[in-house]
Amino acid sequence: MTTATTTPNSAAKQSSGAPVIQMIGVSKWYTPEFQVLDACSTSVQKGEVVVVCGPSGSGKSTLIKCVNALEPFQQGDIFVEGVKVNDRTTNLPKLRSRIGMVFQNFELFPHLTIMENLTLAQRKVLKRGKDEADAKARKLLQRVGLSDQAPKYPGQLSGGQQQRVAIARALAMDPVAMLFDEPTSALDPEMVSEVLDVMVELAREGMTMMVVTHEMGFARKVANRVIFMDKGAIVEDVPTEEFFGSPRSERAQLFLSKILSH
Ligand SMILES: Nc1ncnc2c1ncn2[C@@H]1O[C@H](COP(=O)(O)OP(=O)(O)OP(=O)(O)O)[C@@H](O)[C@H]1O
Repeated sequence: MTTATTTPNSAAKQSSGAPVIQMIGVSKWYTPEFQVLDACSTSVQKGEVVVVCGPSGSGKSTLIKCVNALEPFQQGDIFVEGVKVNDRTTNLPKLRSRIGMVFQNFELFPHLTIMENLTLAQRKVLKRGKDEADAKARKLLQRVGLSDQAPKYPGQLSGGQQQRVAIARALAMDPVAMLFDEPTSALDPEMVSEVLDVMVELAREGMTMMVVTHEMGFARKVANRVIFMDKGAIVEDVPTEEFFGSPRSERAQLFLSKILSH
């Protein structure tokens, strides 16, 4: 792993044109009485890293799961590279292969080896041949520092190693963007940095990322923007410097002081 410098990636600043991800007025109800997302709008440009934070239950996970249609929503629109997510004709497997997703609990297939975890979707969805899929998997395992783990099963790896495999598995699909849903919150403290290092490197290389996290050090280091959610709404969507400089909402200020005092 290369050591990260301390300036946010500049790829986004150079980008122009259509956003990779665009959300327009997205509202979602889990039940008629419970609205979880309230008219959320934002967009993520190519190469941008956007951190999504906010109190527990504010809708962060739900918001990013809507992007790759893991959660349906009732109002508004989401476009990924101009393709409407919430359209009945959208090819969902294809869409999901374009957007890598990394979950809190890794979600690796426990009965498959690490190598098989990395090659299954490449072969089934992208129709890559065995040699090509294996070569891609090996290259990515090397990149996340796990070359020697290929024949093992997920249960034989530490949490930090499993999460790095999960990131490699998502990258194997050559995604246009990566979504991370609290990728370090299930890890023992000593394993957090090995996963964050991989994410920092990815950000530096210009990957478009939406990251739900409470890791404010990560946000400061690589995020171009911070979104703060509260009660299902996006109440802050500002450049990182501005967020840490003077959060405008009282709740964001309270959240920050709580998180940073831990
Ligand atoms: N499938 C579901 N059915 C009903 N309610 C749900 C469902 N999933 C989540 N919720 C509720 O929706 C709200 C938002 O959940 P979500 O997981 O999106 O929040 P979050 O901001 O990511 O929270 P956390 O930081 O605790 O993970 C919470 O009140 C949660 O209990």
